[in-house]
Amino acid sequence: MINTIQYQAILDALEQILPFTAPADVCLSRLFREQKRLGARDRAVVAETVFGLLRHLPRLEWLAGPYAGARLWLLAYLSAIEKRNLKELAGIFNEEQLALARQWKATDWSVAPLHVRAGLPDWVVQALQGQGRDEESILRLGNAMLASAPLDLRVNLLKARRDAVLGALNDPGAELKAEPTPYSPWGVRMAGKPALNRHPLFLDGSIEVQDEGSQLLALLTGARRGQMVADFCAGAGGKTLAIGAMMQNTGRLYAFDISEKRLANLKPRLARSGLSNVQPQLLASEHDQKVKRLAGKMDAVLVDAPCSGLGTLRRNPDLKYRQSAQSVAELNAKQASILASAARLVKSGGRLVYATCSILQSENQAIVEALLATQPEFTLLDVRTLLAEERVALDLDGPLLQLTPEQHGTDGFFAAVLQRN
Ligand SMILES: C[S@@+](CC[C@H](N)C(=O)[O-])C[C@H]1O[C@@H](n2cnc3c(N)ncnc32)[C@H](O)[C@@H]1O
Repeated sequence: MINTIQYQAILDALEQILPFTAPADVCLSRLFREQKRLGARDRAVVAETVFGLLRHLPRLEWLAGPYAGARLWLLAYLSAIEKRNLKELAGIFNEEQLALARQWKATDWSVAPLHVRAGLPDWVVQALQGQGRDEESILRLGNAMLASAPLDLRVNLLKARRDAVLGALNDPGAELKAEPTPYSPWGVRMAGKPALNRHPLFLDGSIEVQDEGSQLLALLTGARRGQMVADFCAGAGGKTLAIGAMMQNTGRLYAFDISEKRLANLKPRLARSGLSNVQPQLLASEHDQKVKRLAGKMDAVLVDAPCSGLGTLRRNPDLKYRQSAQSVAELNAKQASILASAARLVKSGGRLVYATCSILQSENQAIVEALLATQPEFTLLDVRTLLAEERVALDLDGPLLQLTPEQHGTDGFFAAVLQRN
């Protein structure tokens, strides 16, 4: 049951989010800071409803019209998707609106176009069809992307063992439930979404929040003690921290990025992690002199490229509207340029890992194929062999890592591993 305070806050939030000029989670945090009268329960209802609506927006647009606006889309969401009792809605919607809700409740989705049934933008469905996905597989992927993502943690092996962390988290007094993730040797999956940012294991750096798929991308660098490694698009360092722990805090790990703000966010995480082998370095661009000076010196380079993020729709459903075919084309040019530049860092025999959280081949295979075509000194390694070496049992169809929520329970990720001969 949504009360009038929550209802008004939902509409306020949608008003800020629906122009899609800023990420939905940023808009929502700002609203919660401004509207102090909202308690924890109100905030939970508002966030759940707003994110639910954003997940299903392609369906709501089809039902209520592309310009229906926040109020009618909310009504369509509550009636057609959530199947709320109309009596419950009577307090907040008028008679005319309730008549629409009655119709929408009985929607026959089978007559809707594929992209509506899949809950995806039409241009994404067209791209997926272009890369050989049939209707059934698009529906499976789209529907898996409509769920909310689980909360995964990575255990920092410098500070704790996974079984000890599981034991502490599952302590009956703690009211938490945790289990090992199926693939990552460091992963823990929580039941529900408990806030862990004040948990002693978080504060002492034993755990970090990180999707299991992200952990596997770091694992593919094969980083070892004493090596020279670069995380080329380190951002706030999710994968940097995992790689640093793989190197057991020895050797040297460069964390490059062009965003000062993101690198600043890496600092407190580094402090908690206990790592002292990481060197954050701000780049002006992928062609920065700092990169040139390190040419041919790295045992491994990870390029976790800026991408559409379409693999993370469970967490960021607004990306369906914040990305477009044109923005992806612009990203493709950037991705190719970053990969070509980062490739120069790799020494003979060293590894180059190209990764994204996208499900589009234009951001994934196409970028890797272009590099292989222009730089024949690189060859593609088989990810299945590399994962087996790390004792990760994961069924894959080919030499590339492609993770999807419907198959693996992770976000959508891609990785290819190349070696300089
Ligand atoms: C997918 S995010 C990285 C996420 C990060 N690796 C993690 O695990 O938390 C991509 C990053 O690439 C950075 N980036 C964008 N253009 C870049 C460039 N030309 N050179 C290096 N980094 C770049 C962005 O600032 C962003 O932090």
